[in-house]
Amino acid sequence: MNRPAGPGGRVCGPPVPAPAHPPRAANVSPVTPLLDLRGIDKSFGPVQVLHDVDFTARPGEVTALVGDNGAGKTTLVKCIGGVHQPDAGEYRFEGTPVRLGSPRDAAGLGIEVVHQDLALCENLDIVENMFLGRERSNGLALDEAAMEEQAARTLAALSVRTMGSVRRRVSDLSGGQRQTVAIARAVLWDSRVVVLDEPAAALGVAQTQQVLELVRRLADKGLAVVLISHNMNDVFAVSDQIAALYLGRMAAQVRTADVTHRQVVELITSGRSGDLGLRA
Ligand SMILES: Nc1ncnc2c1ncn2[C@@H]1O[C@H](COP(=O)(O)OP(=O)(O)OP(=O)(O)O)[C@@H](O)[C@H]1O
Repeated sequence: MNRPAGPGGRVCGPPVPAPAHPPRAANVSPVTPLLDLRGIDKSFGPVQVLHDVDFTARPGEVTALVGDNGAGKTTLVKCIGGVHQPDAGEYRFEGTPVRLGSPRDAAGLGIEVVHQDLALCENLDIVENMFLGRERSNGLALDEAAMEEQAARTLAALSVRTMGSVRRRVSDLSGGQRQTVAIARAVLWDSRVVVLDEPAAALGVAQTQQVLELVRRLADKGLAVVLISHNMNDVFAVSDQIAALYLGRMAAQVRTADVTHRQVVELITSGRSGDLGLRA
């Protein structure tokens, strides 16, 4: 199969142009949501999947997005990431209404989504994967030294010390290390919002712990992190807020410290929690 290659002739999926980031707002209140979605509807043909959904994500916080299978988490994330366009509602980024026509538009704002399949290329090394489709060139040739240095710096900034050489092939990495490479790739581009779809789904106990620590560090660095998870222990371990979808409606978005496991399970399974007095 012939696939388009990056400037260096690397072959693995289509190249993605480097996003042009807009100037950052200088004095935004730390409590102002970076992402603020209001009244989002999304249908596929006659089937309405999202109904009047409100969702916010703030810088410096992990917002867990929870819900049963089919609740609409992926659909909402695809709206956040510019894959789907909402049929109705408002999407504000840093307080400004935006309309994202594609994932490229989202990347241009600094919104990166790490999908469950990670989209890594087994045959390439860590540096090649982190820069895939956005390679840095030095005239006609790839600037390998600069990419290697930036990849190593990004991993070091995330306090990742268990990776070994950045020239290891992805096929030689563990599941947790692969997840780490995918996350590091997402934050390499000055990202403001990182959405992680079940980053610990296939990991053992120790690797889950490492990935959750990494998720926390991303938020502590000031990113708005959105974490999709079915695992309540992970959600309570790492999140500041929990947004619970039930049958395509936002049952509640609450501060993690204000709810119990049982209340969140109730929100997920029935769309309401008697104790919270909330109803989807
Ligand atoms: N492109 C599409 N066309 C038609 N229906 C769709 C499409 N994408 C999603 N759906 C439907 O929307 C509903 C929500 O799906 P979605 O994948 O967003 O849920 P989810 O909460 O991510 O579920 P899971 O936890 O199982 O991944 C499902 O009933 C699904 O079948």
